[in-house]
Amino acid sequence: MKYVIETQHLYKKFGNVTALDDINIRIQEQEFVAIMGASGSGKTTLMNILTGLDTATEGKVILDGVDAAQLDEVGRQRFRAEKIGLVFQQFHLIPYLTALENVMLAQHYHSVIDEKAAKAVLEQVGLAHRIHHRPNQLSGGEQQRVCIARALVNQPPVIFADEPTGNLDEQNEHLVLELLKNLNAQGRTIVMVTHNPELGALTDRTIYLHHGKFLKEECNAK
Ligand SMILES: Nc1ncnc2c1ncn2[C@@H]1O[C@H](COP(=O)(O)OP(=O)(O)OP(=O)(O)O)[C@@H](O)[C@H]1O
Repeated sequence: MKYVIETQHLYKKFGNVTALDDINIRIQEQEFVAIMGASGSGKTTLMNILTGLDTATEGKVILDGVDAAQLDEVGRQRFRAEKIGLVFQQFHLIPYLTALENVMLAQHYHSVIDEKAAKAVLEQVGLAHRIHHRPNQLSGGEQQRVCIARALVNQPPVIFADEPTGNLDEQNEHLVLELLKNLNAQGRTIVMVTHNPELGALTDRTIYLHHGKFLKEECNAK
């Protein structure tokens, strides 16, 4: 069995708050996993450590067989850029760039720009007709789809999404989830934080956190 993400005795402390308390999880290649739990249970903290946006107080994260903490800063950034795509609740699009330019900016930071490939991912998320629009000319659902295109454009094997539908209405929520499911069906591993049990149930497996601890996990019916 190949695990693409593995945590070993992960702890995160903020002063005297233990946000993560001995988390040991394994996520298989091509799995779609939801992380759920009450507010303050440690979901975002876990996501931030898995993606390298924050560091653990103790313990390890092994991503695709590699403990990125052992790499130097440049190696770590390169490794993450190759392996991970990120989607957030807040879209974090550059307001004065078009959808296409926002996606091409991610290519620029990664390696070289390739307009054809950027257009292809925007097409993949159903936005072929909106590529020259700026974020304020797009609906919330469309903006989140640009973010997914941006996360996808460098072809990372793993996508992390923290409350990706938190700012969307129900219709767009389902659209974005369908899109993530399609990407998963095409072979990507997806880890998604959500508050919504209905969305969680559409993934392969739900991991529940409670006060920073692993509470339980459930395999979801197909
Ligand atoms: N930078 C920080 N400094 C101090 N405490 C923090 C910090 N970030 C998170 N915490 C604390 O760690 C705990 C876990 O927070 P976290 O944001 O991971 O929870 P969450 O499950 O994502 O919550 P929500 O669903 O409300 O986003 C909380 O008690 C929170 O107050």
